[in-house]
Amino acid sequence: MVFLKRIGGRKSDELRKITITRDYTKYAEGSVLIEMGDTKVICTASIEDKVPPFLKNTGTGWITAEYSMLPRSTHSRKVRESSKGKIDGRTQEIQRLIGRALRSVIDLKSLGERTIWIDCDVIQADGGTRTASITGAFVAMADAVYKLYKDKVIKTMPITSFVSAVSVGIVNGEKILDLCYEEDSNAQVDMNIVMTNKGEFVEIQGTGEEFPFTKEDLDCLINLGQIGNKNLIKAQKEALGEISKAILGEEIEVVIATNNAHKLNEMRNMLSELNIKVLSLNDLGFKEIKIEETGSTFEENALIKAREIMKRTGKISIADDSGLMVDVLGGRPGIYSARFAGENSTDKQNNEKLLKLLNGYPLEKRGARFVSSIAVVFPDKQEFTVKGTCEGKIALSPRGENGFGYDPIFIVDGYDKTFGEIEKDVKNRISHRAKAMEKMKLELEKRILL
Ligand SMILES: O=c1nc[nH]c2c1ncn2[C@H]1C[C@H](O)[C@@H](COP(=O)(O)OP(=O)(O)OP(=O)(O)O)O1
Ligand SMILES: [Mg+2]
Repeated sequence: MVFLKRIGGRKSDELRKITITRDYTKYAEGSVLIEMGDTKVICTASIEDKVPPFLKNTGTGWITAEYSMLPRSTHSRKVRESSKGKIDGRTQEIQRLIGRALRSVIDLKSLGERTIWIDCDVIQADGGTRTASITGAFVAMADAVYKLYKDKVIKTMPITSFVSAVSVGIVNGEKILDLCYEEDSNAQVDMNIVMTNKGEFVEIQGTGEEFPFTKEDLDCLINLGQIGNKNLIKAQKEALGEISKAILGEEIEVVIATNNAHKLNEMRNMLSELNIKVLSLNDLGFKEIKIEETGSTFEENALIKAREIMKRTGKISIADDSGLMVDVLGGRPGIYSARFAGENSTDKQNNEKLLKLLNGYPLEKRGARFVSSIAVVFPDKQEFTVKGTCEGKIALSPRGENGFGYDPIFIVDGYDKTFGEIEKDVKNRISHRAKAMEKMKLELEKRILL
């Protein structure tokens, strides 16, 4: 057997470099550029609110695909099919294959009476354009369908599995994965394998171009196809990030990284209208996790807490670091608010210490603000922080039973009441934490399309 060195020095079971860029163009509901080595395909998914005649009034949706190659996607210019006035057999076959592959992983009933148009346009061809089209089109379709779900146009996510496709073949007697053009044109056996994330097969197209092949050859090629598709689906999941869970109908979970039950309640409350599952450390079996707040700002401390909890739970982690800044104390107690009267001090001790320090100051000199920094850390280590503040004054003595911490001695601007006296729903609309959480939700939405 002649062992050929593969182009680019790839191993026989190695894919080319995969790049999946979402939101590649601006108008389509789903738009993806997929690059498999030098093969580049733009895949878009467009939603139309009608179905072909044979599905009218059935409540069932449809997915259809078109495929084409740009004139200079190939070595020499290929005449546009539109100029020829008809599409050739190869194009016909490929677009049907793409349509079948995508329809196999979607429940058309829950899609409702609408059509998803998939357009795959090859801008550069170096082998495997139909398989790259399927892999890219799935991501575009997932984005488009998720938008319908997010906009509450459909009630459930209709996608049942991921689907991807890869070519395998026998070249110079060697079985290889993901053939580039040159390998493909020398192949004795050429096969396209379409699979789901559950390891099921959707389609296998295989031809002994020059020689017949054996059952052993076939098994070996299928194994290569499994390896390839597994890695392609991994790339699709990475490209889709957190929304890949929602696409599969799995709930997005976040954990609130705090030991403070009051904070937890407030944050749960503020997240309640989002379509996510909010977990506490307790829910995950963690009791009193001690995390040293060694940062010198609220942001740093919030990040320290969120990073640590993400590391331990593997889930999207949200932490708040907050405190009270009093003007005449130069911003103290600030990040030391929880330990103002010493390590493990109680809220009551902290309040007493603060009132003592402000003894003799009239109300107009007791200006203060609450600050909350919220950090979010994702399993892929992406992270961000946001901040909210709430202006007020320190009361002359504690008032009210609501809330926690410094609430009984904080008179919030615009009200004659302390946070201890104010209704919890009002505090949760106007507080520092409420403001930070509003910003946080906007950022979160950008990343996980809630
Ligand atoms: O809305 C509030 N109403 C009253 N007091 C508040 C508020 N927000 C923060 N605070 C005070 C409480 C604590 O003295 C310090 C936060 O310290 P901070 O380290 O962020 O929280 P923590 O130790 O209670 O819980 P954890 O770190 O586990 O999230 O600021
Ligand atoms: Mg703390």
